[in-house]
This record gives sequence, C-alpha cells and structure tokens, in this order.
Amino acid sequence: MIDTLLRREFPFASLKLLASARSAGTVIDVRGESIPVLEATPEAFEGVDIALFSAGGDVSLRLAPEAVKRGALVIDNTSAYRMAPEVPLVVPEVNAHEIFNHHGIIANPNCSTIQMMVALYPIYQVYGIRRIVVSTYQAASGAGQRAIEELKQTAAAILTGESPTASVLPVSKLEKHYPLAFNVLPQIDVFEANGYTKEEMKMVNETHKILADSRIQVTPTAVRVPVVYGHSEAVYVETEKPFVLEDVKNLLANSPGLILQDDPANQIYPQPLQAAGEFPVFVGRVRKDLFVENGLSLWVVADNILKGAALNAVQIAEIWVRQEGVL
Ligand SMILES: O=C(O)C/C=C/c1cccc(C(=O)O)c1C(=O)O
Repeated sequence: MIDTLLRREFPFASLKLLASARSAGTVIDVRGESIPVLEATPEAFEGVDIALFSAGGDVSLRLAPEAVKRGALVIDNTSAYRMAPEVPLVVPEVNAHEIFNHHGIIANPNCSTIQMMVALYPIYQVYGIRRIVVSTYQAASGAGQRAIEELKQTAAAILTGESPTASVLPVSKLEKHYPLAFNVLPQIDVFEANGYTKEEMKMVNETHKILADSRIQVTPTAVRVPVVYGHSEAVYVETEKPFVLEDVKNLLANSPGLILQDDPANQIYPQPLQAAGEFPVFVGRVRKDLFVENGLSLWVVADNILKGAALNAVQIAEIWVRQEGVL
C-alpha cells in the first residue's frame, strides 16, 4: 500500500501507519522519513481524511465505523462490507461513479474479481454477457507471507528429495494441509454448503454487485498454484450479442487498465512472472469458441497485490480526492 501510494505520487500531506499493538513501535522508512507504527485505536483516526484498511475483516468491522465517525473516508480491502447494500463495491475502470454514493465506507473487491471485471467490462458494455465460466490460478501471496514461505520450503524439500510438510495451505485454520510446490490445490478459503468455496462465491456475488446485474450466470473454480505473485484466470464468456473476434481484440486493446498481449505466432501471452510488480491487467489468448456461436475465451493475468488490492484502493482514493479538488 505504501509503495503504491509513492509510485502513484499520491498527494498525502502526512501518513499515519496503524497496526495491532504487537506491531506498534516499529518504524517504517517512507521517502527517507522514519514513520512510527502506532496501535490502531478509535482515537488514532482523529484528523485522518482517508483510511485505507487491509488488516482483516474483524479489524474493519471494529474500527472502520470509528474512523468514519471521526470524519475519514474508509476504503476497505476486506470482504467485511462488500455486500452491504449501502457500501459501494468499486473497480474504478468499471463503476467509479459509485464512489460518490458512499456513506463513509467504500469496499475494495476480491483480487480475482477485480482483474476479471477489468477484462470483461468492455465486453459487457458492447456485447452483453449471459454467462461466465472462470478457472483461476491464484498465487501463494494471496494467502499471505506464511503461504509464500511454505511454497518455497516445500519446493526446496522436494528438490532435495525430502518429503514436504505443509501447515498453512490451502487454509491455515483448517486441519488438512497439502504442499503447494509441484502441485495445485482446488481450494481457496473454506467450502460452503453448495460445494463452492468462499473465494468462488465472492466472484459470483461481487460480479453481480459491481455490474448491478444478477442475471449473469457465473461458474468459478478457484485454484491455488505454485506461483508467488500474480493471479491468472482462464475466462469463458457467452455474450448476448454476436461479435467479430478482431473487433473484440481491438476493444480490449483500447480499454482502461488493460494491456492486450495476444500474438500466439510469436508466443506472446500474459504470464504472472511478467505481470508481477506491474499495475495493468494483462489479457491474451483471445479466441472464439469452436462450438458455441457467442462463446469467447480469454486469459487474464494481474498482480494480485497491486491491481488485486493496493492499486485498486489507491485508485479509488485518487478519484475521490480529485473530486474533492485536491488533485
Ligand atoms: O487467497 C487469495 O488469493 C485471495 C484472498 C483474499 C482474501 C483472503 C483473506 C480474507 C479476505 C477477506 O474476505 O477479506 C480476502 C479477500 O477476499 O480479500
């Protein structure tokens, strides 16, 4: 979040870093200034204009109202408020207008939903979308620093002929754990009664809310893969209207937040290793379905920590301060 604020040259007059009591007291260097990390208490939000939350849903539920009460705009990166009717759920390239309907809190969508919305919104606007079938290939970083370490440890173990031991992935709070190295895990977060995981249901519900269209049939499969940064998605859509493939490619190449990388003859297509650290969403492998008239497949890759979280939140803040006349 701090790195993204600096890369975007966000015009903050001062930066207040808040965290748990356990982290309070540490000092972070920001542009040569040593900024102390303070304990996140209700009083700590006095004088704060914009509060970027990314400390888990429980913290957001407890402290976001306290920040709003003290005059802050809260941009929350957790799912705590995403489906609350009065809270805008915003992907700036899709529904930036919703930012100005906030009542103190704006929610940042789930990382996998964000990148899919950036790629599909141009298609939705021109051709309409009846159905989405998406398989995600999600990086270990989406599950946190301990998951990244476990991927590396299990890889090292296997490469040295030892048996890998896992204690974090796929879901740290559950009993069963499996090594991610040289493996894929078709579980991200816990399973719900309908057989879909919470991560998959976020993609369904958040797509409906962001596009304000609950008619769209969304069928996700969320998979953890042995990648450190960058989520990839194989997306199949059925459009309402017929399309010409070249027109779709030109549309994607000229849409906000997207870069088209689609030159199979030269093996050009998005890859997480190349997307990591970058702001855009990358789209490629755009092709017409072989059997379904209005079927279209595409491959979508983005840095899950940037566009999937920090960048999307900072972009929301940029639009808000611009409206406030600061930018
Ligand atoms: O695991 C991933 O790749 C994405 C994880 C997202 C996540 C992890 C823990 C809690 C949450 C949450 O619900 O806040 C979220 C999220 O949807 O943003």
